[in-house]
Amino acid sequence: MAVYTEEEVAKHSKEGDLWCIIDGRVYDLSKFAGLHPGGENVLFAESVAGKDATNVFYGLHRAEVLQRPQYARLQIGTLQGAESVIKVPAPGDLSRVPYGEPTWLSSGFHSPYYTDRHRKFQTAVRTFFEEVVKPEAIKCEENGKRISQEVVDKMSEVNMIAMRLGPGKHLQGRTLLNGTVTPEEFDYFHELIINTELARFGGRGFVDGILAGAVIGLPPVMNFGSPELKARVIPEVLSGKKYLALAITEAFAGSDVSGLQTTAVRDGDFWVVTGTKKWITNGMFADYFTTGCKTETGFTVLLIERNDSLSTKAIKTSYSPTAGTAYVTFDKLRVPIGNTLGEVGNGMSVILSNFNHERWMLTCTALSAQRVVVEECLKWATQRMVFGKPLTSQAVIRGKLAAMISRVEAGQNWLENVTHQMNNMSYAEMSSKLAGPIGLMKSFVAKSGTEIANDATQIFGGRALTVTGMGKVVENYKRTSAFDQILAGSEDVMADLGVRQAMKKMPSNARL
Ligand code: HEM
Repeated sequence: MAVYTEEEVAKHSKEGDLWCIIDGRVYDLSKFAGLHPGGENVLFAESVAGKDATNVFYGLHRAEVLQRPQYARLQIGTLQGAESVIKVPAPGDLSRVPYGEPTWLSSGFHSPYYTDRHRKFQTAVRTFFEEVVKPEAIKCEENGKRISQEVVDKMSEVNMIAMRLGPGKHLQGRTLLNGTVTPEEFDYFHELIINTELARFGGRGFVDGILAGAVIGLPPVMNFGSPELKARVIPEVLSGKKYLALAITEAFAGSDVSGLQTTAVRDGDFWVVTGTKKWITNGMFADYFTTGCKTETGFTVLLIERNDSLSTKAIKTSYSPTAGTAYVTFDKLRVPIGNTLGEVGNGMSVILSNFNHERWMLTCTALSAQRVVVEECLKWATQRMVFGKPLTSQAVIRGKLAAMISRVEAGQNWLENVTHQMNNMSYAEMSSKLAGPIGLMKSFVAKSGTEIANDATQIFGGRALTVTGMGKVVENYKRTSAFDQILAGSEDVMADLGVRQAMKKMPSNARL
């Protein structure tokens, strides 16, 4: 690339011949000026045309703008004697912003939970997500389309879909992320790492669009399906050839599962299912639905395959349609008896056994998104100048940052402690001991999310109200943080569950 002096650049400062300098690089904006989303005339300002526009540029654009190929090619050279100082992280890089990473990934800090193998795995997962999934996440979040088969195939090639289901038998014999971790050593911290990395792209709809339905809907098949059903369905879903959704909630009943109205009536070797389901994540593109039904002797869970008697209609939610949220209708749909999951009438225990893992997963992704918001705020408050000083010079802004950081760090430490328990408890112990703590933790992290969203919105001001531009991550988070409050059990119900579980365990002879 050519090297120019400041004097040479200064000669190009008029319509049809317009250059400027941004971060030691020289850009020719002559043809682009008329197409500039911020208007043409701002580029002819005396402080911009033919000058070093670095500060004004970064005050108005995210660094990623200059990485987009259509804008990167406007660069014609570099400035003599100048070096590019603004660093955009390469795929796999760790953030250098304080609190941009949990302590275990921060230089000079220690953790009792993670080994160097976890660190190696984290680097591989981040690189994979940033190279393969992030471009898709940005596209899908914007255009609302479902995740492409091409990206799903790439995820299944490295067994990412299988790893999202956590440690267990389903990993046996698989090569995980090119051998970065063995099936035997894969633990809940590996899964936590995956959940953390996939929630870093600033789009809540895509976090669910990246096959969350299978993560919450396949375990009942794995744990309660017949051997034939498992042999057929599990490989199809883990290889990304078929999609699966969990279909429990209805317009009639949400967290109060006992109020469900979808019925399954026995007819010979079939169930005949009639009813509707609402808010079904990935339902728009699911081939299978793990469905809660009312049967004669109680609640029963069936694996229902999409056919002509099943229809799905998109529900417009406040996050991106890439999540595939659906209203599902079963119209006298015939389901083979062999698709029953667990015992007839014992569906409640099938569903309950799933909840801890789902709530834990949601806590992981919620916290990760919150950490990204904290990083956005730290960067913005440092670079944004108001009345000649950075935003961080205001005590009220520092107070907000302190509160945000504290909430994320508190949540992270709690999550890591619970994850450590999961690694060291049997399934039965997890069920009896962790439902309460996980409920309380999810409730706390969701509530923190609302507070973080509010503080971040104040810090970003008007920028937090636009879907594109500087505040787009904060805007998305503010608009969608309620999903973390509601999905997998609403905030207040979770808090109450935690306390009720504690009360059950209160010793009868405890006195002040
Ligand atoms: C290589 C040079 C530039 C490129 C590729 C570029 C590109 C863009 C893009 C894509 C946007 C839409 C918002 C976004 O996606 O962030 C935008 C908005 C804008 N740009 Fe530029 N721009 C350049 C230089 C400049 C410069 C030097 C100025 C200096 C005044 C400027 C002022 C603005 C303004 C005022 C907006 C509207 C911001 C808003 O709505 O908040 N741009 N630009």
